[in-house]
Amino acid sequence: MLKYLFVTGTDTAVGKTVVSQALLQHLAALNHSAVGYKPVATGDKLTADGWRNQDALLLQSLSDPIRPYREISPVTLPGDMRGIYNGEPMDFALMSNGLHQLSRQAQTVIIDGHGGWQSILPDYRSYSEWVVHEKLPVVMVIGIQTGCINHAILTAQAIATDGLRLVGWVANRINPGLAHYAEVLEVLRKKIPAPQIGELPYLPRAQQRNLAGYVDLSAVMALKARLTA
Ligand SMILES: Nc1ncnc2c1ncn2[C@@H]1O[C@H](COP(=O)(O)OP(=O)(O)OP(=O)(O)O)[C@@H](O)[C@H]1O
Ligand SMILES: C[C@H](N)[C@H](N)CCCCCC(=O)O
Ligand SMILES: [Mg+2]
Repeated sequence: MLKYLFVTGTDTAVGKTVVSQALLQHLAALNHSAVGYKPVATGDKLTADGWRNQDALLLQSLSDPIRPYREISPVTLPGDMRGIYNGEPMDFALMSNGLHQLSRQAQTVIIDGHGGWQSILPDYRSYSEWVVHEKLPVVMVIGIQTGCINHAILTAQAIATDGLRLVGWVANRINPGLAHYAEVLEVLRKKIPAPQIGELPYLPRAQQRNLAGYVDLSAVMALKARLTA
């Protein structure tokens, strides 16, 4: 059973949350209960109930079962990121307790990352240190743009160096004007040591409602079944 998937990306704004949405919708289409989790978020909307992060609100709306916001997003940083690198200890136990609590509510937890693999948290630790602590399987989102091959290979190498398993990657066409898109995908298929489990075309916001068909976790589930057999 696929209990957890951590979604990292080649950078911030490459489509981690869009792909997390696709994964949640794909699992829902398989009648598989799945919840989204954003352990670290930047507050980008102040509401009467406090700061909210758009990613976390989206993940909450796509979760089955629906869980309270505080369970979906336990740690919120300042939205403009000013002053976040202040040495304040990050509560990895809180992040982990939240993960384990959600795993009791649904078959799968899709964990939406923050920035890229080596993004630094307020206490100067890498976010990846928590992912390593939880030994999470990783999906990498590659925002297809000039320079992404380097970022993708470096991210895959860092995940391997950290002793974690990259179970798949998703090509996300964030730059519709990239002339050599097909060639970049061909190179990535040769160089990234994990199966491609999805491909998203450039989609205007209005077409980003149901993304289930753009990802396929069957290869990941088959791998998981082999590993736990
Ligand atoms: N395939 C796509 N087609 C069109 N727009 C896209 C696509 N993928 C992502 N976007 C847009 O790019 C922006 C960044 O996407 P998203 O928020 O998923 O990135 P992210 O990696 O989660 O960013 P962050 O690091 O801030 O969490 C969003 O406005 C999203 O709608
Ligand atoms: C606020 C922004 N939109 C993202 N949600 C967070 C980006 C974290 C980047 C951290 C880093 O610079 O490595
Ligand atoms: Mg996001």
